[in-house]
Amino acid sequence: MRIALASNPCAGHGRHTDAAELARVGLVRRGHDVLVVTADSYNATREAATALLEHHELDALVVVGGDGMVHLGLDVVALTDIPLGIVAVGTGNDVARYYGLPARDVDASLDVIDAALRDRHVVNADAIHVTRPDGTPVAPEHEWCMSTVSTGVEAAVNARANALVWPHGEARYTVAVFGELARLRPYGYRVRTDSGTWEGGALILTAANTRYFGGGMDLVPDASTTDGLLEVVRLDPMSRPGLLRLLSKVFTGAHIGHPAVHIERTRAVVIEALEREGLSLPPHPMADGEPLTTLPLRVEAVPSAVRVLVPAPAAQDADA
Ligand SMILES: Nc1ncnc2c1ncn2[C@@H]1O[C@H](COP(=O)(O)OP(=O)(O)OP(=O)(O)O)[C@@H](O)[C@H]1O
Repeated sequence: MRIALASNPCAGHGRHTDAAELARVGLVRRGHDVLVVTADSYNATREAATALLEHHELDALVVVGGDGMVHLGLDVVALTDIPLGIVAVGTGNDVARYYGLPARDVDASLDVIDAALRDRHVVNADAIHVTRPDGTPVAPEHEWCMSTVSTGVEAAVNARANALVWPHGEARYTVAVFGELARLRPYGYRVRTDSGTWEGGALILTAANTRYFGGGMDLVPDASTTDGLLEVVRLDPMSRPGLLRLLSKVFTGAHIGHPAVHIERTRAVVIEALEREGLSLPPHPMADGEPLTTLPLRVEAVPSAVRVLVPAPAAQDADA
């Protein structure tokens, strides 16, 4: 089969620079014809991959990197029939975690992709589409998101984690949490979902399509990419010790049921900043761990927007 291979040499803070070449060699060894996309920035990679898809008949796009590369790959193949394969060698790898895909193991990832292509193990997955509230497009490189659009302290933590040079791996999110605690304050929002409008102060406000965030936090255990819905998670303002206690439960999903945690299912949500005394303006939103654009935003679940190559059903714990 003919496969486009797009990689990010910066993923996992450059600790997997040989992953792209390993993936190319591994796909060729498995009998595939590989077209390699290499560029020195996110946008250049995205544009090169898009151009490749326009000019070649392809059986799949395989991305090598972290959740940011999945974000990029989704942007390229959204609303097409070309399936997306994931070789997860990033820092958080939350999309791979959701689909039960290997992480930081190129060969195991290629085995899954190869078998999925041959035996059609594909999830017709929902994706998140982002616009301004009136439907005006945002920057094309962030029009589609796979996992989450976050707009609260979790977005600030994500941005801080991206900027840290140490530690590597999931632990960087934990370090970033402590960095953000010192500045903790409630943010003001107006949130419009399918069931009505809410406004007030919150610490966390995320629209999720998949369940994990920040390198394994089980933020929305019931999130599904095949229900046509987003789960909007909102956390009421609370003290620093209270937040720390709650966050210690997020990795196992034990925060669900806490009275300060609100989760609402909706097809679309409009999030605006609310100016009110005692409430701060929300931080810069993040999408799949990448900086998005400023509020206000409308985010919507688009059913079956992308075909994701996944493990055989018996080996999976997601919703194939
Ligand atoms: N050539 C490139 N192609 C794609 N992205 C690039 C490139 N060079 C730098 N980047 C940047 O690398 C950053 C990290 O990307 P990626 O998400 O793949 O890895 P990660 O952050 O280590 O993993 P995770 O998102 O799972 O935590 C992104 O913000 C992206 O903009």
